[in-house]
Amino acid sequence: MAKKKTNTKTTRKKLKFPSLKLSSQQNLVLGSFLVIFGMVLFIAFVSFLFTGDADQSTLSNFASRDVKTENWLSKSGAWLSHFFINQGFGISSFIISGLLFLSGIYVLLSREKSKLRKHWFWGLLIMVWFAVFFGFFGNEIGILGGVVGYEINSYLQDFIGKIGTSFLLLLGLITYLAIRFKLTAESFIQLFKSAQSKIKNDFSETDDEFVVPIDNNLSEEAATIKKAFDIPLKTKTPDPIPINKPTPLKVEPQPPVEEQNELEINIEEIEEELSETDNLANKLVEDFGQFDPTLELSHYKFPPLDLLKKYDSEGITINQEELEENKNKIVDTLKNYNIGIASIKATIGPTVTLYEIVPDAGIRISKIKNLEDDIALSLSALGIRIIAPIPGKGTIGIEVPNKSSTIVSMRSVIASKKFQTSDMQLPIALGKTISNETFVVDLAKMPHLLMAGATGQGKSVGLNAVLTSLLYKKHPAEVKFILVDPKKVELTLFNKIERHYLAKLPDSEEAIITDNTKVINTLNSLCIEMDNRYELLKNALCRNIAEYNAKFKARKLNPNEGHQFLPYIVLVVDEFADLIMTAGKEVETPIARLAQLARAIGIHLIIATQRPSVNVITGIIKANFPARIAFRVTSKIDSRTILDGSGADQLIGRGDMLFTQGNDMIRVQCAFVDTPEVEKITEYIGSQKAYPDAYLLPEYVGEDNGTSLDIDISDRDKLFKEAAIVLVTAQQGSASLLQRKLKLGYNRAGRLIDQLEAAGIVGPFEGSKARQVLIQDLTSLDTHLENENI
Ligand SMILES: Nc1ncnc2c1ncn2[C@@H]1O[C@H](COP(=O)(O)OP(=O)(O)OP(=O)(O)O)[C@@H](O)[C@H]1O
Repeated sequence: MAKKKTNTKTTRKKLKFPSLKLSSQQNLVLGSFLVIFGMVLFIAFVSFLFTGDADQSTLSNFASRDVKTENWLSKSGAWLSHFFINQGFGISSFIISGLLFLSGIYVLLSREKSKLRKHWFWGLLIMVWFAVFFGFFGNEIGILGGVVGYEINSYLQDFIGKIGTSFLLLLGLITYLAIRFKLTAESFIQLFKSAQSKIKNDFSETDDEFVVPIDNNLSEEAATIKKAFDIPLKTKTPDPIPINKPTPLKVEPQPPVEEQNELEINIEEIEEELSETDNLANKLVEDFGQFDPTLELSHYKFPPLDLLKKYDSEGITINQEELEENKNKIVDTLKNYNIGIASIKATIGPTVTLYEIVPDAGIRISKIKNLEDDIALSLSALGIRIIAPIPGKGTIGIEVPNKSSTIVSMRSVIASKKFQTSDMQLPIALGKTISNETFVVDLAKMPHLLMAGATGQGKSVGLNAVLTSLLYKKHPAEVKFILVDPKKVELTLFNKIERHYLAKLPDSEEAIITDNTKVINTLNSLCIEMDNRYELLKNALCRNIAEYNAKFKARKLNPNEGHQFLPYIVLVVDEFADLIMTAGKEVETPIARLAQLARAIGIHLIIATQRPSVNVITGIIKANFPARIAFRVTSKIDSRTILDGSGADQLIGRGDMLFTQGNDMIRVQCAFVDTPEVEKITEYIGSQKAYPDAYLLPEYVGEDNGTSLDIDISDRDKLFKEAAIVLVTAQQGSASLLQRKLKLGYNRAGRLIDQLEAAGIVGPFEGSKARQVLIQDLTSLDTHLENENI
């Protein structure tokens, strides 16, 4: 529902004409129809001008075949013309025929429709204006203005009179010219001036033809003679030519300098050259629309907000007494150490209040920083943190926990505008900051997240908040989770959404991995998926998954070449320390590889651990996890291991956390999501139509349980017999059939086919064709295998 709301908002914003996607054939038919209809109307209208009066009496008898009309298009022409011209807009109805003709041309040539919309808009406005304009002069209904022109005019004249109507028409004309041709008052003046000077020039040119050039030095007699000749010729200008004055110099009017600057540049639009594939892709998009990855589950409904709980203790309440008391204590404590305060300001957050102080000039910051414990003592509160100075603010911050903290509900952060309208790729609503703002981050940008904190401080709730955020924002086609949960209880709720949102190894039963040995296979399989994705990106000439998916949606990538829409994969590992203890290097290597390389291809890791000791979070892991969340830890050393700085030891627990993405540390109260809430969400999603299976990762066969290509019977894959049955039943020797039926990866299916060939069950490789199956039915297969002593 949450998603829906945003959708309606965006559609409301971009209200557009419905864009029908027509095939080329449909375009041809529709375009021709419009062109022909436009021409028919034009001919009917022209004919109406001559035959309209004569046909007037025949209109009432449209159905009768005996009645003859003179219109060139017979009765239909007479009727259409009467409808548009007499009953409609008068002679400006010609515009309609023009617009229809133009629309036909646009459809035929598949030209951009936005220009056509503009033509229709202006065309219809002009038509109405002309109808009113012509109606203004005719005092009865005539073909000039039609009924519309007449009626609008009489309405206007009743209210604003003839003069008012004429001004209104003038205003309409000016508005049109101003908007359509971008005319300004200056351009009007310019127009007027150039017209004036043109007239002047014309006159002076005419004068030149007839007037004898007069020189200043002419004698008086000559001037008198000139005058005598001149008078009868000078009919145009009333003033006699001033004889003594010099002949006016003809100067071409120069446009003023500033007007030159206003000259508009017409930038010619250059059409991009399209390659062959672009043309094909455009055609495919035109015919079928963009590829929609959500189509298979098009009826999927996002979980509604109502599934999340509202809490009574939500919303900040300001306790004036507490604020005053804390302020006095801070001021007094600092005074005891001779530190004066210029100003103090409080920002109340959900669990802590930030007091920002500006110390008097000349006070050393380190002095205040050293007083951390003294201030904590005087305030008698745990979890006081001093930030000296607050980056970018020039103040010193003292964070003091509130006596009664408020719960930040998941509902409030999910419902926030910031989360709902975010256009991040993987938005996560983590909670609220100290200034009570919803804190939303993009997992895709992090690109991996390390979460640590002592037991019972809110890690599991934090993980659930991350997963819930993604469930509220991303369609099952867009994101897949791999969940590793050695504790076996924390993430089991997500089992219900296995076929919607989870990814797993082809031959594993459970999607949520609780067995540490299986984690190794999954991580290695994820590395193969990563390599495969890089290969796809390389072939598609894309730098990251977003570009790749955009290209795929635009149908520029051919699915027959292995391209497919790639969902984001989020790997969540709870209790990472436990994993490192049991599997050690075998886990660390693929994790480090993924952390280093997987960012561009949409695989993101979230690892959570209780014990952030250096042998768990090794240097190589830390280096690749710049985004970290620290819940409360017990020692400064632990805080340093997670955050490369202290602070996490001063948190108050229960979801109080510090978030860093490499630079600043932000204190956030984590959103609280309870197990029953998660259960409701997963149930809601799980009850809807799902994909046939979880998202299958590539097959990975570990070194010890791997099968070789050796034809030795004892070394055959344990699915050998099942594979043989599948192929013999289907009578088709294809590896992809095995992949589908037995849920195998490509490599294992390929190996099985080789073994089946060696056992004489399928024939040799035949290029693009499926291999021949050499055994006819299941009975023969049994005998064949018995003969082989299996
Ligand atoms: N954001 C929060 N707001 C309010 N209370 C919280 C929040 N997060 C955790 N808590 C409280 O802390 C308790 C323990 O949290 P959680 O189970 O997440 O701890 P944990 O760190 O996962 O512990 P463990 O490592 O033992 O699994 C919760 O039951 C809850 O009462």
